[in-house]
Amino acid sequence: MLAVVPPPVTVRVPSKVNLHLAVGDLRPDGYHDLTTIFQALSLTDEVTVAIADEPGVEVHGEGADAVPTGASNLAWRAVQELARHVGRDPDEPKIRVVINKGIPVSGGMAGGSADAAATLVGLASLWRLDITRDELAGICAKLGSDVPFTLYGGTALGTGRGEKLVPVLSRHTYHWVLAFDRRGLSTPKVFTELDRLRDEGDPPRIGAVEPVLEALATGDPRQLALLLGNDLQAASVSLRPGLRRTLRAGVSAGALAGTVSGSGPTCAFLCSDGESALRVAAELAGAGVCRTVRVAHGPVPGARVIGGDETPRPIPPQVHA
Ligand SMILES: C[C@](O)(CO)[C@H](O)COP(=O)(O)OP(=O)(O)OC[C@H]1O[C@@H](n2ccc(N)nc2=O)[C@H](O)[C@@H]1O
Ligand SMILES: Nc1ncnc2c1ncn2[C@@H]1O[C@H](COP(=O)(O)OP(=O)(O)OP(=O)(O)O)[C@@H](O)[C@H]1O
Repeated sequence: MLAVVPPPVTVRVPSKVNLHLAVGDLRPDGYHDLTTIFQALSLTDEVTVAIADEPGVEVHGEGADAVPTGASNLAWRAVQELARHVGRDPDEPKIRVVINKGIPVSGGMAGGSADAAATLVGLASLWRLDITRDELAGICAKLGSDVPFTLYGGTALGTGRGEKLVPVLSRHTYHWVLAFDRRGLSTPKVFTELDRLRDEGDPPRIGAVEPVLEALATGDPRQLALLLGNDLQAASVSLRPGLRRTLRAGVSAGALAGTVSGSGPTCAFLCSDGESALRVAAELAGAGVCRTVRVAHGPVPGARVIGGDETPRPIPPQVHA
């Protein structure tokens, strides 16, 4: 009798911006305690998982050349971790993962993390696993600090390494402009640079998180704009001084405020509405301060299977500069 092979499953997964990112001191395990507010943005990756005789990872789209396709790809680590969790052989998963990237690589927007979360959701469906989101979140946390948030999406308060999440009431759709830099920044290097800056002097730390939660509850982007803050910004700007110009250019173009997204180097600009975001994006693109400009909105849902009337984005051809 022929075994029926289940059809491939495609998952859409958001990027993130940190509206508030307070970084504590270096812990003995090499991580820093964080108090952060994540917002999931409509700039997404799409990940398709399929049963295949030729297992492995394929990467297409934004920055694909810089992404490993072997065992160090976070999506492949997710395949192995889930296989282990459900008692399958982690070294023989007959799975092919095709990643269609929209999220910039090493951009501070949780791109690799998003692919890992999407892979877990896709495989849970492909393997017809009886597994809850919370159980998947436990596996996400083993893969990286940002992975659990990209599973849940929305707006959330993160503590611990960033993996302990509580949903946050957010009443409004916020409109963003994102400026991608020409090269990425390594997350561990940015944390190390912050430790160095703190050893040398005492760079100012951002304020308390409560006012940001209050601003989110009112839904007024102007109020939120006044409170955007990121302790890692000084470190990313120290490593990439050109970001100062980008941040200034976004505000001059009419954004309410700008911030470095997570560990950078992507700069995220909060705008008053969708039309304003389009105007800011056009002006910023003309300013020559960054590689690519995109508009996005948030909050959006976390990793979810695309089905029915939602067709996957076509895989763009590889373009080599
Ligand atoms: C900067 C943020 O994007 C903010 O959301 C995250 O904190 C980074 O999350 P991530 O990329 O998933 O990071 P992980 O893969 O967990 O860790 C990569 C490295 O970043 C540093 N790291 C990360 C998270 C954290 N709370 N403290 C850290 O010091 C550590 O050097 C760690 O070895
Ligand atoms: N699926 C993946 N997509 C992108 N990068 C990946 C992936 N798997 C492994 N990597 C590697 O992980 C590193 C970080 O890439 P990523 O795009 O996740 O950075 P990031 O968005 O700055 O992360 P974060 O915001 O979570 O700190 C890069 O060196 C990249 O080569």
